[in-house]
Amino acid sequence: MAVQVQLSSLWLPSPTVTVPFVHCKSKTKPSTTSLASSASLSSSLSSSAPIIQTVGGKQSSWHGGNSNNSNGSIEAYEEECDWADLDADLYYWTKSLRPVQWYPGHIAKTEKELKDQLKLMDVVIEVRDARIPLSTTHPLMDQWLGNRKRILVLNREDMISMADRNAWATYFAKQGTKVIFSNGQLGMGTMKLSRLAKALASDVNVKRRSKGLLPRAVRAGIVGYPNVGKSSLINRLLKRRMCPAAPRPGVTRVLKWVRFGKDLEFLDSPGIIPMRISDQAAAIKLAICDDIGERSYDVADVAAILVQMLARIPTVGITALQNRYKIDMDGTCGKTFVQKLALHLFNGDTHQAAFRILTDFRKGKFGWISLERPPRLSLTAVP
Ligand SMILES: Nc1nc2c(ncn2[C@@H]2O[C@H](COP(=O)(O)OP(=O)(O)OP(=O)(O)O)[C@@H](O)[C@H]2O)c(=O)[nH]1
Repeated sequence: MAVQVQLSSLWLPSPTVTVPFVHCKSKTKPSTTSLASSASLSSSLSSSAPIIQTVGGKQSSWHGGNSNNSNGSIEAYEEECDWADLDADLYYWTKSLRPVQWYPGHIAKTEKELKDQLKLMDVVIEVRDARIPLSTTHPLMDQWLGNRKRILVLNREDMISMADRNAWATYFAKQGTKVIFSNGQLGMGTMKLSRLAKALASDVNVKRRSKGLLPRAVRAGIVGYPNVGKSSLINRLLKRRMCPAAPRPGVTRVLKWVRFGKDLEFLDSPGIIPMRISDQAAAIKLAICDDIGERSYDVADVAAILVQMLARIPTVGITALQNRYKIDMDGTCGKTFVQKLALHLFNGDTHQAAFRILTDFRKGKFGWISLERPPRLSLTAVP
């Protein structure tokens, strides 16, 4: 894939820096990005924010989450490289970890049923988590849907920045994909969604009338990964709590039809996730965003990786992490940071410390941050 070609030139150890920005366990992994050595890092901490150096001594060119650099400028290009750089590092950080896999019984049970029901749909609404739209793309969805009419919803729009939103809107517009940004908690985007579903499926009743049949309600199936907000969207639209929704994955366990007015019906479905997640970087992002069952991952490992990611995201950075928890991030290892936080606040309980970091991220304590940016369209196949 072209992105790999682009990255391969970056997978070089820094000629000048020896402390890699990687997960602590692995000492041999290559890293695309490294920090100043521990000594220079700690001395720089006392005076100013630490400087993240990228391969070849190039300064980090991140521009922050509020910039909108999808304009083809050098800055935009460099920012894209930084995201690709982080993705590459994430890949190596996750390699040494126990694989994250989650396929509870109710998903296995309802997956087949859902596939059968999808054949009856006039339109399918695929909901993804706006923070990680790529990692919440089911690899078999295209195969299941064929050329069925489809609407893509990026839910949790309140949890990303305007720059993130614009970047994804541009990305999907370039592909001609209809995308709606929504907020399942407050209901934003739901009316637009119902209008679009009806409009896309309007030919159903035209065909029925031409055959002398009575019109029927349009059938819209709502599908997507666990905890992305499918049930909440339906509840908001109906202004009633018709479908179970709660802040944890795997709450919806059975398929359920609900009626919206006289001409639209929704199918709420349990979150569906692949039986085997081959992309472990995606699996870690699912864990960070609470889109996968907590039993499937080690909270301390996931928090450590989140720390390393946040340290690299310019709107957060090392300084914000240090300020929030009042501990130094000496060295560059997320695991050490979690352990220090455990000693500092939780009597050495690493699990609690890790959980605090994850919860803070999920509550937006570091700002609303997307963990993915669109890949370059010309380089990467679109999922
Ligand atoms: N901040 C925010 N929270 C949301 C949004 N949409 C849903 N939520 C919350 O996310 C949690 C999960 O929502 P659900 O509607 O249960 O998600 P689901 O996709 O049906 O989950 P499964 O049952 O696992 O399939 C709930 O606590 C919702 O209140 C949103 O747009 N923004």
